Amino acid sequence: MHSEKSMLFVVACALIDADRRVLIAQRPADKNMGGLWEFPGGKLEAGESPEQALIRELREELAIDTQEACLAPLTFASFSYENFHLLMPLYVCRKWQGTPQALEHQALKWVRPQKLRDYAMPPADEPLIAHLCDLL
Ligand SMILES: Nc1nc2c([nH]c(=O)n2[C@@H]2O[C@H](COP(=O)(O)OP(=O)(O)OP(=O)(O)O)[C@@H](O)[C@H]2O)c(=O)[nH]1
Repeated sequence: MHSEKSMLFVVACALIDADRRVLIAQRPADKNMGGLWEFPGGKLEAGESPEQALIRELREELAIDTQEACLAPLTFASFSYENFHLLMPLYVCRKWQGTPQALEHQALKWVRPQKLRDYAMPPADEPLIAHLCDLL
């Protein structure tokens, strides 16, 4: 059946540290899906490639710098929310400069992939966890 839902394209990143832990970030309480834990990232701005958008988002949200060569595509989420359909590639990144800080989130947490299910995440993210467990 034809759907009138708009497609929302969001890029996200699993930062991986030397202990094979993944960084998740808690959404602000006053936002849509507030309090849930997500992978850093966001929407593309006009003219940006997905990788450029992710590098910008990581700088804005976490105050870290990385390069395109350090972003490896892992999988993607495709999920129908009530008002839009989310298409969200998930990259992994193991190399960056700086220490992640929660500039736009309530909190940050380094978590072993097998423990990600202990954290409430947006429903679109749930299928991504198995891919991270396989990788790590
Ligand atoms: N960054 C990120 N967004 C996600 C994830 N999972 C998921 O469903 N989303 C959804 O994708 C959209 C991301 O948009 P965003 O981060 O640029 O914007 P936002 O909702 O925080 O608010 P904004 O529009 O004020 O910037 C939100 O609807 C968010 O709920 C995830 O793991 N990471």
